[in-house]
Amino acid sequence: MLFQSLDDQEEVDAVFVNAILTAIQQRNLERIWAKPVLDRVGLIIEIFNAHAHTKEAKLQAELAALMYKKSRLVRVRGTDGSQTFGQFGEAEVVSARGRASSGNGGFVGGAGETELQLQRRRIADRRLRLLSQIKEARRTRLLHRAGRKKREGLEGHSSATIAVVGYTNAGKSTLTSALSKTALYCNERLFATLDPTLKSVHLPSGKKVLLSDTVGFISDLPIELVNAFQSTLEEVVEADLLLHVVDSTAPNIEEHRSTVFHVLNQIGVPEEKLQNMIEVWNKIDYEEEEVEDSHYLDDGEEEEEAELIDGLKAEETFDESEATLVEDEIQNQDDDSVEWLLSEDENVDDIELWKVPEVAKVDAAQNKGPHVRVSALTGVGLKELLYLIDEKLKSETIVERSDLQERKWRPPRNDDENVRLIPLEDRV
Ligand SMILES: Nc1nc2c(ncn2[C@@H]2O[C@H](COP(=O)(O)OP(=O)(O)OP(=O)(O)O)[C@@H](O)[C@H]2O)c(=O)[nH]1
Ligand SMILES: [Mg+2]
Repeated sequence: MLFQSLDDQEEVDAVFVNAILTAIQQRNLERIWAKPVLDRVGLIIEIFNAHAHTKEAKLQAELAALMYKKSRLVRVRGTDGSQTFGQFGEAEVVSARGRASSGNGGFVGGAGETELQLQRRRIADRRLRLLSQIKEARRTRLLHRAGRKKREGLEGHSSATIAVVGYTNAGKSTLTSALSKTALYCNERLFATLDPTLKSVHLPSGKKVLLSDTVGFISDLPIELVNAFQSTLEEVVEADLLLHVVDSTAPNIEEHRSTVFHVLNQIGVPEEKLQNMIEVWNKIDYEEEEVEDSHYLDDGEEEEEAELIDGLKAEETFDESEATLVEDEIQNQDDDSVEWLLSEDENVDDIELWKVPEVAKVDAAQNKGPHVRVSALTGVGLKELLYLIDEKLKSETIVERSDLQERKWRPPRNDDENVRLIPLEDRV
């Protein structure tokens, strides 16, 4: 269906399908099209990998890839034999059962099964190793954080932390950067930010806060993938206040909002913190213009698929140095890293997707924004946003001081409800 609209199939290097494919679907499509097929999760993992900069993020991205590939039948081999996809090599489809039967004429057992067990063990070993490395990297980060808090304590002040969350491409980095007047890494590419980045900002009250830019969320992610980033998302759970940046130009804004709420619920953000979250509608400067590039992965129309494939190609040529880095990374992996990955079952099609929490947690409808409308690009509304942050934090100050040891967020006291927020229009 897709190829019929393309003049020359030869020019297609790989096919991206904007859905989550089962292992069998992916294999069948690759057979029919004779091209590597990448599904939504596969693509996201590729992007995660390319954009991970710190050691912790790289480890987390590798873990996510490992967990995803564990559920795949497809083994992917680079030109040099290393595990990869697309740009460095080509995908080869192997079924453990198929191999066993082609070798022995039988259905089960034999060499195929033994190799499968070996692969499973390798994956399990690698996973444990990654988990322990992630734990170590996390420990280092926590030590740094504790050191920072201690220094601040000695200096007689402690900064509240604010995590900037939102769907991918909402403008979190641009907003964080605009607020802190520091050039963070902003980019049109999806998931430009994988590492939490702390920037200090002075509020109108003079109070200093730390803004933490975080990884973008996206809908329909397998739970394992987000679990792999748990450590990064920890910044979000522990923040004193959350800013939810929403791209007000996104066609499916409600879906983006609810995805963000689901993710926040899922990673254990306390309900009170969700209720207190500031919803910032960004890109208000962007009105009449046509959306030229498709940044969104959730519209399933064919022409968008074609655009995304273009994007995939562009990604290959876009930043060769980054690609080389990733390749080096892969080549430098230990020998027992995941070179051949096979799933244990051909019928794996039960990837666990985000589930709407059964308990009535705070959802997108309960916390209906926008609380403030801004343009991170032109600076409109930023002043109002800073005032709003100041107000929100003021109502929590007493709680925060009395609870320094535990460093857990507590709901504002009843008295605080009487603290009236100054209407935005009166503030300027
Ligand atoms: N018109 C307009 N574009 C904006 C605004 N804020 C951000 N953008 C653009 O939106 C794109 C994404 O911005 P980022 O700040 O990288 O988005 P992000 O939410 O950090 O994305 P990830 O880190 O990838 O999840 C970039 O092309 C920005 O220039 C805005 O206020 N107006
Ligand atoms: Mg970003």
